[in-house]
Amino acid sequence: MAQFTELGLSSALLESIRDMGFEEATPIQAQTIPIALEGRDLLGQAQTGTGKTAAFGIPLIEKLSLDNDHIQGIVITPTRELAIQVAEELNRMGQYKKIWALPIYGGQDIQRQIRSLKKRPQIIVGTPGRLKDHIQRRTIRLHTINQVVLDEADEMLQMGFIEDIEEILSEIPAQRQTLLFSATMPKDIQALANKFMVNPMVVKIKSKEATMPNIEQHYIEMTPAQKFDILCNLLDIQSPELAIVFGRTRKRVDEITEGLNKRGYSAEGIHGDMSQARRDTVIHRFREGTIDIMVATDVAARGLDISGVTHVYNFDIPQDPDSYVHRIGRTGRAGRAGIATTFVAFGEIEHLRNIERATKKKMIHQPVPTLSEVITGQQRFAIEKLLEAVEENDFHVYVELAEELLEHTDSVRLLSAALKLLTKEPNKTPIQLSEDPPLAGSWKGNRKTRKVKGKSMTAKQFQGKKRRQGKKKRKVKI
Ligand SMILES: Nc1ncnc2c1ncn2[C@@H]1O[C@H](COP(=O)(O)OP(=O)(O)OP(=O)(O)O)[C@@H](O)[C@H]1O
Ligand SMILES: [Mg+2]
Repeated sequence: MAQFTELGLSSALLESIRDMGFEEATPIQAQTIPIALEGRDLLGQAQTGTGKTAAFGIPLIEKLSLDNDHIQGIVITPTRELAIQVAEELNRMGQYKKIWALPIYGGQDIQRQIRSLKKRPQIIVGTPGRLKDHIQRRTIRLHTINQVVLDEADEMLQMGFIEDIEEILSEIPAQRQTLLFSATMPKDIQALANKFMVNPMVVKIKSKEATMPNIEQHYIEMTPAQKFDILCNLLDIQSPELAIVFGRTRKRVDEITEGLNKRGYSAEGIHGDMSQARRDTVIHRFREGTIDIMVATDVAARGLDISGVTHVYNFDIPQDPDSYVHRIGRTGRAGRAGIATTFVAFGEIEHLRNIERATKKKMIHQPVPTLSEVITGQQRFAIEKLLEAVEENDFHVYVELAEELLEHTDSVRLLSAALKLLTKEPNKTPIQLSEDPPLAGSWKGNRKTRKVKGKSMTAKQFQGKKRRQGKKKRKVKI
């Protein structure tokens, strides 16, 4: 760990870093900040939740000139929520230097954005589509920009934003600095880097595994029909502070959310088919803890930093290992602990092994939770709530009542009855989800040959096909 004071930063930056509660620089910050300050192009890779935002944000802000009021920096992110979050973090880091970072994303009133742009932000943080829109309208001009950051560049390639990004980058003067950050760097990133960066330094924080060691990783095998009940059972056993449940499709997310609400959980869904206003509300309510379960497609898999997310459930197994790494990385951030549980339909086990091989981490096999575990879990939760209330010591109005009650009943009987009332009984409201076939391309039984669209294939042919498919962009809309 390095001290921020050793990294050659101005007092304005050091002061805001202190305000944010950062004591020491994380490894990716310690290694990339000095290089970025020199103006070099850079590819930065480090695990989820290890502070990559500040690793590019600090030098970005440090190098801004207050002498001119043009846009000098641009950060491109794959999702709208991430654009908002990154802009907020940059604004916190730039508060004493008086830097303003403006988020620009689709789904928000464009006229309002144009009015904000006239107020001269030094940095814009945006999603590719909306940025391109502003560039075409000439409401954003890129010729004054000298610093570019691509956050989660590999995801932007996956989502098929490559042309948009190329178009944006081609309008930015060549004498710029370009930084590219992600927890995962697939090979095709290199092509993008070669095309748009000049002799980039590669900084990769070495780790044995692709995932963070402070995330406990489990998997449970089950039939698709068992999934929903098992999710509810786990929620009852584990009582997460905040949890994210990932579903494969938008429809799936809607159905899981509805089912959870019917069973009395406070859950809301988020996916790409919802209005931006709704998406913003859901994120806001989740950050505040008004709801404690967010059901999401992969739209929430990247970059989101929400403190208090103690559990991630992969209701549907992720499409590929990188998606797994990012999804479970929504917990276990900034050194905190987290638990990730992946649901595996029986035909999907080979897919899970694939993920394990790629992440170099074995997941712990967990049996299907039992009803008695659910009851014990809920009892424990009731006791915790009770002890917390004792700690808070805010029940004077009840003391007299309690004394009165104790005159007629002994304390053990009384407390037992109170605990029974506090313990939530499992809710068995029947919930039927639409059928969602196990992940296409998973091995079934026989490891030598398998059926893909009715045709038998050998393992080698299958791997070749998968590799070719892997180069294509994602098929499922998130
Ligand atoms: N030096 C630091 N000390 C303490 N906390 C930090 C430090 N740097 C960043 N953080 C905090 O760590 C959390 C994770 O940071 P950040 O979102 O930048 O991670 P990331 O590496 O970009 O992860 P992801 O790959 O998921 O996008 C944030 O809450 C951030 O405020
Ligand atoms: Mg990030």
